[in-house]
Amino acid sequence: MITQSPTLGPAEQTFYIIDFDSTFTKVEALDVLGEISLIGRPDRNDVLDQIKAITDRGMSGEIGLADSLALRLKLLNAHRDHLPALIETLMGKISDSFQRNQAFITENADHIYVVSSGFQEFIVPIVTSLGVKESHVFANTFTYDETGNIVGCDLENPLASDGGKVKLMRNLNLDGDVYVIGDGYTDYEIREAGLANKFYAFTENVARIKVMEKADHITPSLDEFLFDNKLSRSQSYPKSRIKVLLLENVHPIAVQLFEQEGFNVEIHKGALDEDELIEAIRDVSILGIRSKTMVTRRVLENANKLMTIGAFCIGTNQIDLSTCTERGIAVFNAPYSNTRSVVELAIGEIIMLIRGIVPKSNSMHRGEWDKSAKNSYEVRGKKLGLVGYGNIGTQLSVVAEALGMEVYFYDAVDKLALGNARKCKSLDELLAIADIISLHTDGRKENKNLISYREFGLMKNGVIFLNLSRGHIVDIPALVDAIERGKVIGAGIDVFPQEPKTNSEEFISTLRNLPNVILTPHIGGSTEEAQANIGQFVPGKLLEYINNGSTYGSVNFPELQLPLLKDSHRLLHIHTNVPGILARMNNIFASYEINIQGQYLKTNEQIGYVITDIAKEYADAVVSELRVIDNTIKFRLLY
Ligand SMILES: NC(=O)c1ccc[n+]([C@@H]2O[C@H](COP(=O)([O-])OP(=O)(O)OC[C@H]3O[C@@H](n4cnc5c(N)ncnc54)[C@H](O)[C@@H]3O)[C@@H](O)[C@H]2O)c1
Ligand SMILES: O=C(O)CC[C@@H](O)C(=O)O
Repeated sequence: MITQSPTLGPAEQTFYIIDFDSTFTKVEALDVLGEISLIGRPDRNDVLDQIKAITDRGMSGEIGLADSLALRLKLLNAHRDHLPALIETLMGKISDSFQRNQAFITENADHIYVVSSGFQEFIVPIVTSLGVKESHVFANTFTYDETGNIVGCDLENPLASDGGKVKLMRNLNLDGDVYVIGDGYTDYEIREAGLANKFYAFTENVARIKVMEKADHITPSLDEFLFDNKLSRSQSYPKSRIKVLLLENVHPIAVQLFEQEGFNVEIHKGALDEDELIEAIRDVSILGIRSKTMVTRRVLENANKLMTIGAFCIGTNQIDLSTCTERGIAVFNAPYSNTRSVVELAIGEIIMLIRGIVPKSNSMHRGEWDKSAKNSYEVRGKKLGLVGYGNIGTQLSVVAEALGMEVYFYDAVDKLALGNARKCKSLDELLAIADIISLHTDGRKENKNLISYREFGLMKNGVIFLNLSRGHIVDIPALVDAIERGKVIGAGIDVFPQEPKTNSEEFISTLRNLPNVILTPHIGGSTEEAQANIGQFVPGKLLEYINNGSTYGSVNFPELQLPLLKDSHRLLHIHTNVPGILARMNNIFASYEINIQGQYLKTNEQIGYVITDIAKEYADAVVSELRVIDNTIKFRLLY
């Protein structure tokens, strides 16, 4: 059997009746007209609020349409000259799912009608820009006085009266199935009058409970409507059905990016503990976290729909990467979006600590004036020892040299020394040389207590010590002991083995109240700039993976940067890395005489990832056979 291509047209004689305000566009056009026409009026905001309230009462069926129109037109005080600006604004406010599905509109133009109680003057240019026929637009028209002021609407038009959409639909007398898509009560009235087979309450822009209660279906986007009716659409699976869970207060840009694409997004300010996460993750496909949410094997075993995880930070030690890979879940992070922020904080703290600024500032707050140079030094000429010479270590190396410091580093792997930095052969060598030690290793398990009693013992007396990497890398009792003995005379600690889950939990630590110790709540990477960068970067990676299959930049998947999908279907197959899978896939393609338009394979130790682009028409059985190849972990189809 040949797959019914989603680009085929609708069943014959099915008509789609689409509302304009808050459905075809994201806004109510008369509200926008008010924002334009009332510019300069001192009572503008009050009047706009009144207009909005009238709109809402009308849309939820509390007042009749004729009254609602008359009241709003009076308050608007609008003129013909305001219309070009209104049209320009509305052009930028077409609902995202309508923009995405222009192909559906153009392919079905003979069957699509826009029926609105709004006005032809602004509706026609907007809807025809996406392919609706002008002759299929039914709406009111303004009336003007001799100087061009909008004074009312043509009362002969059935749409100007209560029950107007019903009257119009009776006049249209469409012969076939009729589906109505809209956000307002007047759209439901068409169905109530028996003039439509189904009413879809459209909630992408506004969700009106009274209307939703009456609907045959609630459609959070046009994609959902098209999917439900097996119509030509831009998304193989409606994104409104794909749940995104974003934890730990990720930047609002990220939320916006997912919402714009039509995903069903849920956000939480704090982290969730293991049991809470297990509960929350069951129907989640995309998870976004920062450093505090532990994504354990137990969590992953309960995450049957999970396709990808975004760490909105650098560290990924909070995620069980190996289990993710085993279960075909691609993980992405933001490897350098907050690097500079950490470096700047480290530099600032080194200067504060070596000058003893914190105790001096605290004394001043108690009214004590202690002007002295004792134990206060310049950083110039001091030896800075960096443990871990990755993105942050190297960037700090460059900035510290610019301040005249001598930089030494030790990294577990051989690294190119930047500028005049000197490489140490061992951690012990570095610890013995440095006046200031700053940790910048990653958080792998083996690094637990990398710095403990023995290591503090190797350091110079009076060393300055910083940890802005991961809490478990330092043995805290050993650090407290070193501070109390004066081995460490200043410390800057940003990360802790146990950190509060939310801002309302108390921070409990033996590091509290020690002298010349700067404690910060894991904010090395928390600057507006870094968070905004991360908020853009990580969703970009997750969306590329979901929309296109690309894994470039993934921390656990074989990396593939794929071309955009054009005129073909893309089959994405993730399998355990055992010999012969590609051959088996290609045997299936060959047996169904499928023309492969592109094929990409990459493996790592655990898994293989094969992407095959094929022509749009093929037997359903191909997909079923690919799904059941032995060792398949996940399979999905994109078009
Ligand atoms: N405080 C914060 O808010 C904040 C912000 C960003 C990053 N971080 C943390 O900072 C650390 C460094 O980040 P990055 O982007 O530079 O990471 P990176 O992966 O670029 O660099 C880490 C380096 O540490 C080295 N390394 C690992 N274990 C080592 C060991 N035992 N001895 C010596 N070298 C070792 C690695 O070889 C690598 O070169 C990470 O732990 C990250 O999670 C913290
Ligand atoms: O913002 C966070 O929660 C973590 C920041 C930092 O530790 C990182 O790994 O990037």
